[in-house]
Amino acid sequence: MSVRNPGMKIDLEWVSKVRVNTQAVLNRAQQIQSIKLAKKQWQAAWLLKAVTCIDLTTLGGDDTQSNVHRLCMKAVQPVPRELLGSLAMQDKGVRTAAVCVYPSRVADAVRSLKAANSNLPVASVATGFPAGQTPLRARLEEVRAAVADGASEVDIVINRTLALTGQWEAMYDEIRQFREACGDAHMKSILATGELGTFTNVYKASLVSMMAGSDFIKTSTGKESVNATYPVAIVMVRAIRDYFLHTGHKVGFKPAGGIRTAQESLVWLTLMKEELGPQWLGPHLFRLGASSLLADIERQIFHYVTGRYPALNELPMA
Ligand SMILES: O=C[C@H](O)COP(=O)(O)O
Repeated sequence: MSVRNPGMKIDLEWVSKVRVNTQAVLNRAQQIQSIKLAKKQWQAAWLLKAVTCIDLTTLGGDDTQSNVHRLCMKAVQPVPRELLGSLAMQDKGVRTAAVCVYPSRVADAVRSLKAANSNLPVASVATGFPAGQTPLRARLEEVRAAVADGASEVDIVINRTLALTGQWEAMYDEIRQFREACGDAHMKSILATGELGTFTNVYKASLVSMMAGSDFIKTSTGKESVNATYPVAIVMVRAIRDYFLHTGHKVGFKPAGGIRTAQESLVWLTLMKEELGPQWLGPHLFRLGASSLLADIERQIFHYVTGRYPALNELPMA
């Protein structure tokens, strides 16, 4: 991960001045989607880059020690060695950026990765994920417990009630407390943009989260009815750019929720490159939060290497 964002004192004047031009955002999102995507070996290289940016996620009520173990093994070796060998990438340490689980499953993930001799980061969602509607003391305790169990990244959810009622200072204070509870663990703030109503709220929530010291801002929990979208991403990455120009601190971006296809991962990488530049194109500043994206990326890499799509039994861990 990148150097941490220390945050800054809340600047309410900056927050109150925010206006977002909806039509300009929609146009830019369209434009990004119409950019020609890389083909052949360049596409394979971009897909491997996308793999290294995935927070491989399981967030189910039915998660157990064994499916978390399988997730961890997949994260450590996300693409079969033979396929990597055909791309001369077998020794390049291709792995996902992190695994992402519920707080109660952090210890399982840490144990599995340790047994596999891997230092892959474990990210935990926290603070009453996904709704965030639990008392503040419980949300803080959850962060501390996840970190004590070995999470080195914590994906907190912001308080949408405070955002929707314009209580930006109160939201800032909560996020600062979450950051303190994280200690050395890096903090990603989930805005749940599908519940924020307007692009202006999305921009303001992005800004306040960064002012409060978020290391990443993340679109969604994956549980809202609308999750990661390109227009919302344009608003968030522009806030990241403005914050960087104002403070010199680079904050990462994590789209999450509903990202399922290799093609979409290429569009997300294109968006990052076009809007924030190549510096933001690695796992230190870009993550894709996804539970099932990897399977399609693997299929496409298999197709590139062999010229055909795999039968179900050929990628059994996908
Ligand atoms: O943070 C990650 C998301 O919860 C994953 O959402 P997904 O299951 O739609 O890929």
